[in-house]
Amino acid sequence: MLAVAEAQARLLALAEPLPIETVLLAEAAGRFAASAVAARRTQPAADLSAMDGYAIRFADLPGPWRVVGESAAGAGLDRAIGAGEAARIFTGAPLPAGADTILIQEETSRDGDRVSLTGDAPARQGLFVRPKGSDFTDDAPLIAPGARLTPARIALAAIGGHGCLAVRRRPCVTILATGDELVEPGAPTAGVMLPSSNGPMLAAMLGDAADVTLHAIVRDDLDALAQAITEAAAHADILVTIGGASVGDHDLVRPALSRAGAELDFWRVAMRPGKPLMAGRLGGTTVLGLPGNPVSAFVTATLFLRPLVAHLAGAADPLPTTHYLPIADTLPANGERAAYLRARIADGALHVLPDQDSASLSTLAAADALVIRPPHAPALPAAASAAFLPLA
Ligand SMILES: Nc1nc2c(c(=O)[nH]1)N[C@H]1C(S)=C(S)[C@@H](COP(=O)(O)OP(=O)(O)OC[C@H]3O[C@@H](n4cnc5c(N)ncnc54)[C@H](O)[C@@H]3O)O[C@H]1N2
Ligand code: MOO
Repeated sequence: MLAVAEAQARLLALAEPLPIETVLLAEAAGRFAASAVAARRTQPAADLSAMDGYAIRFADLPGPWRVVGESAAGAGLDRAIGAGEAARIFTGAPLPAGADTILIQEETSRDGDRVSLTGDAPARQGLFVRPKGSDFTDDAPLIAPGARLTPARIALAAIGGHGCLAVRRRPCVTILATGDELVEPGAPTAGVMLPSSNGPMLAAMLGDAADVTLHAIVRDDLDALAQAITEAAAHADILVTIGGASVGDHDLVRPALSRAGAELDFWRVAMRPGKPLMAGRLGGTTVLGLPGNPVSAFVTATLFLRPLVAHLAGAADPLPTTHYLPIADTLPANGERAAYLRARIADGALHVLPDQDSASLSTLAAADALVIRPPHAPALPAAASAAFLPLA
């Protein structure tokens, strides 16, 4: 059995990031910068006031001053401030030449063209002035290649003078659930039939990171499965199968992949849940076979599917980030497989939930975190720091 990190590395090595396209900023959310983004302007473009008030020379304190004009955002004042002079100024407006400090209007009183200090004087020269280029200067690096385009980075690109950005094409992912016991979500469940909960769960986990197609459920029939895999792979960058990954007589995904001509790279990873995970290539498509147990599918999608999608989309760091918090109660020593335990975060600690059955969706839905227990980890005493993945 492969270690989790080794299996992740092998999976990501199966496929290259997708071709580059240019998208409007409004469509860039959640994607990754395909190249470095540099500033096309200086921000602020001039010394600006950070407050509504009066622009003065610090040397003229404590005033009073004669107001000689006004500077508003987007306009400015076409003359310099001399000794004893002030300009009425508003937030975001350019500082007139000669002025160096802002008096906020709450600390002043105005009488005609005369303004005097009635409250606290500015404590230093330059107070409430945003100097030119204090955010960034022209040509400064703003976004590193492979960085996720978060709302803040999209704003940074916009203020840096960009209307669109180079990103990788969004991966097309087809999700194909297999099993004679499955019906589509919402359909009647006669006898021992059950709804395919994994399809909508995985689609939700990918969100807008991928163009997701949910394939119709495929029966446990080798020919039907091989044919469905062949057809689905022709239209997908990533084909995800669910179920049929283990060793039972009805676990047909491996033989069906082989019949379809896929090359399997690995099968079985030293993790719990999620052991029967498999990955390979079929033509230009990366195939990821997830185990059918709902929690196994969730955990393997967290550790493998989402990183694979991010890798194809050009992420520099596609793997999930590990966080740390104290554990509320002692955890026993772990076995040979890395364990991912559903836990709640309360009072700044991780509370591992009692039912860790890999079919228990109610425990999964109650969890905020997956506590990571490395292979052969010794017992962890209460209050010790534990690694976890937060669940969104
Ligand atoms: N003798 C062994 N039996 C099993 C082993 C093993 O090593 N030896 N591994 C176990 C592990 S670990 C897992 S995980 C499961 C994986 O099984 P499969 O991937 O073959 O999945 P199925 O057998 O098709 O289904 C398992 C379980 O999940 C339910 N399921 C399947 N698809 C869905 C879906 N789309 N939505 C909701 N639920 C689904 C299915 O009904 C089964 O209950 O194998 C163990 N067995
Ligand atoms: O490892 Mo399976 O994934 O027991 O649930």
